[in-house]
Parts: sequence; structure tokens; C-alpha cells
Amino acid sequence: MAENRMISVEEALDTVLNVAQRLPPVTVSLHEALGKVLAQDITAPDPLPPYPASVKDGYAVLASDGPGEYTVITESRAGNDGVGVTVTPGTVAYVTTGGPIPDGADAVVQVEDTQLIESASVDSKRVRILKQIKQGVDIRPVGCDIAEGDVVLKSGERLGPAEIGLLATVGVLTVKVYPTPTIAVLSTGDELVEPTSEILNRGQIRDSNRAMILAAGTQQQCKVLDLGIAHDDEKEIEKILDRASSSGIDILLTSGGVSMGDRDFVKPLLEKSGRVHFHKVCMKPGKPLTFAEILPGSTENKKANKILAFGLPGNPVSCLVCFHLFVVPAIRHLSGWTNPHLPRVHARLKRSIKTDPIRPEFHRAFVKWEVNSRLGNSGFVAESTGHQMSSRLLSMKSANAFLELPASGNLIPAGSFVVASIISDLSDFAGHGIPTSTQSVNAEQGCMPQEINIESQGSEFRVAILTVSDTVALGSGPDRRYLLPSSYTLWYLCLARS
Ligand SMILES: Nc1nc2c(c(=O)[nH]1)N[C@H]1C(S)=C(S)[C@@H](COP(=O)(O)OP(=O)(O)OC[C@H]3O[C@@H](n4cnc5c(N)ncnc54)[C@H](O)[C@@H]3O)O[C@H]1N2
Ligand code: MOO
Repeated sequence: MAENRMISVEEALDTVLNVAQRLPPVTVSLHEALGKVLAQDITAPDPLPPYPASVKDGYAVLASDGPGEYTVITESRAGNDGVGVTVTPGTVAYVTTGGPIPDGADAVVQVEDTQLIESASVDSKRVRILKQIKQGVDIRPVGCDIAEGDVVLKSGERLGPAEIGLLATVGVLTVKVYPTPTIAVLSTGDELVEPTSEILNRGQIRDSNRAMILAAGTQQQCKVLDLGIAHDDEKEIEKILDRASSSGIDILLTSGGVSMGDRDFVKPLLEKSGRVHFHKVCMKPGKPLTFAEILPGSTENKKANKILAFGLPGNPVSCLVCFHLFVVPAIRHLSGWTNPHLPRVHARLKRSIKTDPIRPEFHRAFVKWEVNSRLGNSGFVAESTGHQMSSRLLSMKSANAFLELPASGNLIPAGSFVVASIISDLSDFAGHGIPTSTQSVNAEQGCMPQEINIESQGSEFRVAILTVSDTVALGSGPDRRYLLPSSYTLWYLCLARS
């Protein structure tokens, strides 16, 4: 039985992260690996470049020959070009960027430092070298990018586009990674109807939390399971929770029914099927957040792993704030992240904010980088999203950060620095911002933001990729097409010879 006191946010998060365990690694293909954390070291089986390669389009020469007129004995673009041909004093070979340096040559003179000499015969090309260069210039020696046996990626590293490119380069097409968890989402409440309902009878509202949390889970790369809406009926909720617990999920998220109402059944049901660690956190919003673990073998959960269960508060803002502050770090921990915490920055308040006297507040805000070269104080600036009531989901719209405001009941003046926990990726920092207002924002009665025009974001782009390279087409060099972000639809993915 969890104790009855309100625990601090730090204590609550520590508890969640202590209970959460990394999921066992799985093997996935390169296309499924983006965003995952590696569960193995990756070693290069061969060097890159595998042959001495030219850095420029130009002529492979003997540096000691110096400026003068030379016969072009071969052209080395890719693959076996120039094999068996040796550059001897008085001769040069034409090379393209990335092409193999023929034997004998020890430097490359870029075409800009040469002149092709008009010649009577097509077979005997001659070139004038205009510049003296040193040995080794514009040649990438074998293994200069990656040496054979180098560990190019370490267990625990997260795979972004560059890391996927490295895997492709070293020819690793399947990798061991930590999987992302499967999340089930249930809304509870007699007042809730499907978002498709056109007419709302008295006392009814559309269920926003389920769609929102399913989207938030998908954004964190989780597989999501929609458990629908349950009435405030103990037996009905129990049945759904039992069924969900036996369906192979890792995290169970409910919304509503965790506060003090006579039909708030979620907490007692979690107590029945597992261990409730806490059910009240000293924070605003999100006070009634409940956290439990459903242990293997309890009720219908016959799975070998335990399930983390979060009873999220029903108020939509409280629900999403708790998701970011507690569920996201839990997801990251299960997915193998070494640091599962939200990143934090210091941001200057654009306007003053009145704090709550009792609970530390997670004030929704838009944080962006502002350049102020005149005063020399460029940095992050935070603008409130307006009225912070926990039923007002508009206060989450556009928010990319939560300002951590200590409980004092005082006014934090404009220009003060506060800690901001970042909840979006950094690309959102250049966004549209919040409409300007001169009023200070009271934690209880802040100003209402006006409607703003946002250009449509997140639309899907269709991208065609064509690798044009003789080297790649002949199989003599790596292809790094896999660097494409997964949010794009691949239209065309192939190799072509130049
Ligand atoms: N006597 C007390 N009452 C309340 C307290 C308290 O300490 N003592 N705490 C308040 C706080 S703080 C919060 S937060 C809420 C949380 O309550 P529940 O988690 O039990 O949620 P519900 O009562 O079911 O709903 C609250 C509110 O949210 C709306 N809601 C619920 N689910 C959804 C959904 N899926 N989509 C959209 N809106 C939803 C619901 O209609 C209510 O308006 O409790 C306070 N009360
Ligand atoms: O904690 Mo509740 O989430 O303040 O509204």
C-alpha cells in the first residue's frame, strides 16, 4: 500500500526509473533501427577507403616529377579502372573523386592546376601539370576514414541518420537494439464519448486524452494499443485492465478516475493487481498521478515481464504533462537510453509569472533562442502559453517546454531566469512562437492567447533518392542512401551508374 503523503516530483521520477527495467534486446533491420539504442558494439570488418582514393577530380602523379607535360596512361574512375597500370616517372593517370589511385602515383593534382593539351590522337592524351605538389596530397590512404577493426558504434549509442549510414558503410544490415515498449491506453469516465460523436448530450464531452496519449506514445516510437473508453464501473475497468495485462504490453496508461471521487476506481484496481508506489505527487498540474507495477503472474498477467502502470489524471493538460514528465523517461529507460531525463535549459521570462503557494508548477511555455547583439545577452527566452488551468488543453498547444516554477506564491519578474524542461525536439525552437501580450501571466488567471496562424506542419514529403556512383554501382564502395529520415516516404531508391 502506497503511503498517503504527496511525494516530490524528483522522488516520484526516481521511483519510476528504479522500477523500470531495460527491455531485452532484439535484432532489427537497418530500416527499423532509426531512433533505437544499440545493444552491441559494431566493428568495421574492412578499412574505408578500402583502396587509396583520390580526394579530387584530377591527375594521379609522381610528386617528384613536378610541373611539365605528361602522357595520360589510364583513367581511374571506379572499380577495376587502372588495375595493372603503373604510373611511372613522366606519366600520369586521370582520376575522379573517390577513384582508386593507380600503383606508382603518390599525389593528385586537381584539374584546376592542369591544362589538357590538344592532341592528334584520341588514344594518347597529354596534360600539362602547372603546380608542384607534395607527396600524399589529395590522396585518402587505406583506412583513413575507418581503420579495419575500429569500433564505429558502441552499445548504448542511439541510432540517428549518421549512425545508420555508418552501419551501411561497414555492411551491417541487422543490429541488436533495445526495443521500444508497447503501450496500452484506456480512457475512463461516464461523461466520455467518442470524438466522432456529433451531438453531445448534457454531461458528455468528447474523449481527447486517448487520441492524445496514443499520439504521444507513437511520437516516442512505441507500439500502441487502444483500449477504448471504460465507464466508471469497477467490474468493467477491471476486466479491461486484466485483458490488457495479458496481451504482452509493457506500459499501461489510464486517464481519469484517480482522484477523490466516489467512482475513482483506477487506484484500488491497481492496488489489487500489483503494487502501487505512489498516488499523489506535489506538482501542478498532475497531483493525483498514480504509479504502480503489475507483477508477472498477478491476475491475468502471465507474461514474464512486469508492466508499468500509470494512472494519469483525467484533466487533459494534467494527463499530457504527466506523460512527458514521467512516462517519457520510463519509455526511454525501457528503450535503453543511458540518460532518460528531459533536457533542461535556462530561459529568461518574457513576462512576469505568479507562482502557486503550495505546489511547484510546470508552466507550459514556448522557448526560443533570441539574439540580442546590442545588449550581448542572447539566449533562450520563455513565453507562457497563457491561462494554465489543467482542463485547458490550449495551454499545451505550441508548448515546447515546461517552466519549473518553485512553490512560493510570489511573482517571478520578467527577465528572471528559470529552468525549462524541454518536451519537443530542437527543431521546434525556431517555430512561430506565441502572440505577444503586455500582461503578466498569473498561474491561476493568465491571459488567453489569441488564435494564431500556424503554417501546416508535419505534412509528409515524398522524396526520391538516386545514388549516382560507378564505385557504388560496381559494389566497390559503400552506399549511404539509408541516411534518409523515416518520416519521409521513399519514392524511389536505387543505384545508377554515372
Ligand atoms: N476533492 C478533490 N477533488 C479533486 C482533487 C482533489 O485533490 N480533491 N484533485 C483535482 C485534480 S488536481 C485533478 S487533476 C482532477 C483529476 O481527477 P481524475 O484523474 O479522477 O479525473 P476525472 O475526475 O475522471 O476527470 C477530471 C476532468 O477531466 C475530464 N476528463 C477525464 N477524462 C477525459 C478524457 N479522456 N478526455 C477529456 N477530458 C477528460 C473530466 O471530464 C473532468 O472534467 O481531480 C480534481 N479533483
Ligand atoms: O493536479 Mo490537477 O492536475 O491540478 O488539475
